[in-house]
Amino acid sequence: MKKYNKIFKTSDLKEIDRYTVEHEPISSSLLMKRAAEAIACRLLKIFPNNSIFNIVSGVGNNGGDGFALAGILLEKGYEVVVYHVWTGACLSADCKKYREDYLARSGSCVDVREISDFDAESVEGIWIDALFGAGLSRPVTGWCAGVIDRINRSVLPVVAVDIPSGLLGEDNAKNTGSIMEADYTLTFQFPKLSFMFPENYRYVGDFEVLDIGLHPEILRDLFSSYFYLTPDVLAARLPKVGKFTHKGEMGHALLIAGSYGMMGAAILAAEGALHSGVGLLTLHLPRSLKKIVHLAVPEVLIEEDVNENCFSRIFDCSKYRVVGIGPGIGTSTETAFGLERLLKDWKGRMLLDADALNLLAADARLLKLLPESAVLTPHPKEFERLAGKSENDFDRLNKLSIFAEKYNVYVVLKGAHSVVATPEGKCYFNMSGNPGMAKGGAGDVLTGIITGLLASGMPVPDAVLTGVFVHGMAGDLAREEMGVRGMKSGDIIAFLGKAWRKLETLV
Ligand SMILES: NC(=O)C1=CN([C@@H]2O[C@H](COP(=O)(O)OP(=O)(O)OC[C@H]3O[C@@H](n4cnc5c(N)ncnc54)[C@H](O)[C@@H]3O)[C@@H](O)[C@H]2O)[C@@H](O)CC1
Ligand SMILES: Nc1ncnc2c1ncn2[C@@H]1O[C@H](COP(=O)(O)OP(=O)(O)O)[C@@H](O)[C@H]1O
Ligand SMILES: [K+]
Repeated sequence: MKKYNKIFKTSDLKEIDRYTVEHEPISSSLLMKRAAEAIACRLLKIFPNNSIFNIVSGVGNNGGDGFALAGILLEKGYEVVVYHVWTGACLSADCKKYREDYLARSGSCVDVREISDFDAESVEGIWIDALFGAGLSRPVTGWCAGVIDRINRSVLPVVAVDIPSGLLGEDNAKNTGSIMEADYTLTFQFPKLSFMFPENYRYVGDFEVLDIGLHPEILRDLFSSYFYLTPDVLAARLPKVGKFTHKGEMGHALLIAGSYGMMGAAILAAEGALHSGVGLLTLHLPRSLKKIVHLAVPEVLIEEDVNENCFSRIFDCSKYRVVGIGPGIGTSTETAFGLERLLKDWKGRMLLDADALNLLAADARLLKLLPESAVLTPHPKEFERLAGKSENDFDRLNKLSIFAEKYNVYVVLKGAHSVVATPEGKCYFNMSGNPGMAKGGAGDVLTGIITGLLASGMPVPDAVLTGVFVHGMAGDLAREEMGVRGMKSGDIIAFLGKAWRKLETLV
């Protein structure tokens, strides 16, 4: 079975590097060249019309990447200037080698030994930031910080090599040093954990992961509790739907959604489930509101609540493989009572979203009733209600992990890189999706998708991870056609079929 890709700590890079050089017929300097070639290739695609590259190199291997890149660009006929910032007295061996190679080819190089040597104002073209990489061990202060500050004041685009200089790879929250504000970051082999946090977007910009062929054995064997989702792995884990499959095997899901004034949530969630392989879907609806839904979604079976306007009670869940509850249910006392009864009676697969989470947060006793491996899908505000305030994004991630372990549940913290925390203490970051999905109703669709997948019998973690990824993938396809502003949450549903098709054809 294909394994999920890991996010390592930046401090692990040295070991990965060492293992690769030892077990592959490749030297560290050739590995650096490979990395620089990968950067050059992407750079020239992102900026096809740029002809001047200003590379700011440090003294470590990140600086070495800068010099190796400079050599490649020079050879291709571009105008290149390297600003060699002497952040320390000693050059790494590979930095020294590529500096010498570059100078031997008469490459233009400005040695910056103090801030007055660095004039950022008269520069044209783009900046390449190869000052500090994964070896950064403390915040950048002193005159080197001045170099970063001057580039940050420049209007030219900045592309960071591996990681924006000054940014710490994991917990950056208390970093008071200077940090490069890159427009793009081209990072090697795996995204760094700090890239996942909204508060670091101003430094990282849009990032891409470049495969530089580090040794697969060390990537497999080295421990990490952080992972990121890629379509190839998810596609390989999709269960096959056999020729003789019938709707009973694809599972019967119950969705409890909607209340007076919020029936759209029920429709969006139902559509999400219906487009994600569920065999049969029953919607449990307030009595007076069922008609609207039945007309909008004829494929669903409808079960009436005794209450006219909101969810209040379920009498029998035994025929369902999963119960999804929350979108648009409101937080009335009748609904709170209904949720409590449900949690006391139902010990099977369960997903809780939106108001179901708000009700859990309002009455901590309910948390103890959650069935094993339940799935919770809060956005950051809902998570704050459940687990308390977080000091910063890194702290929130820790809280998330602790919460998932404590209550033995899967928690999807939704956002640009939604993160799925598991009861075993692992965290998986999503890589699909876009700001066009930052619209009311997008979360309801996700609830439907994951509920549908849980009904079809997929293992809980695979159902959650696949659901999160395919939701973003459908959003990306919608954006391609309609743009970030033009798309609405219903368009995620409209493109779900195409997203599934795309994923299935990767198998
Ligand atoms: N295995 C890999 O992933 C590969 C890594 N490569 C590059 O190697 C980089 C890591 O190289 P290094 O470990 O040499 O690290 P850096 O290039 O980040 O340099 C670290 C140097 O800066 C010093 N330093 C750290 N924090 C400082 C601060 N705040 N102020 C002043 N000096 C400070 C350190 O003592 C060290 O001398 C990666 O980011 C990447 O760019 C590539 O060459 C290709 C292969
Ligand atoms: N900037 C973004 N990039 C990618 N995905 C996003 C972005 N903003 C929101 N989303 C996704 O859209 C969904 C929004 O869910 P939620 O906040 O619950 O909205 P609602 O309650 O209105 O349905 C989540 O799945 C989230 O991951
Ligand atoms: K850098």
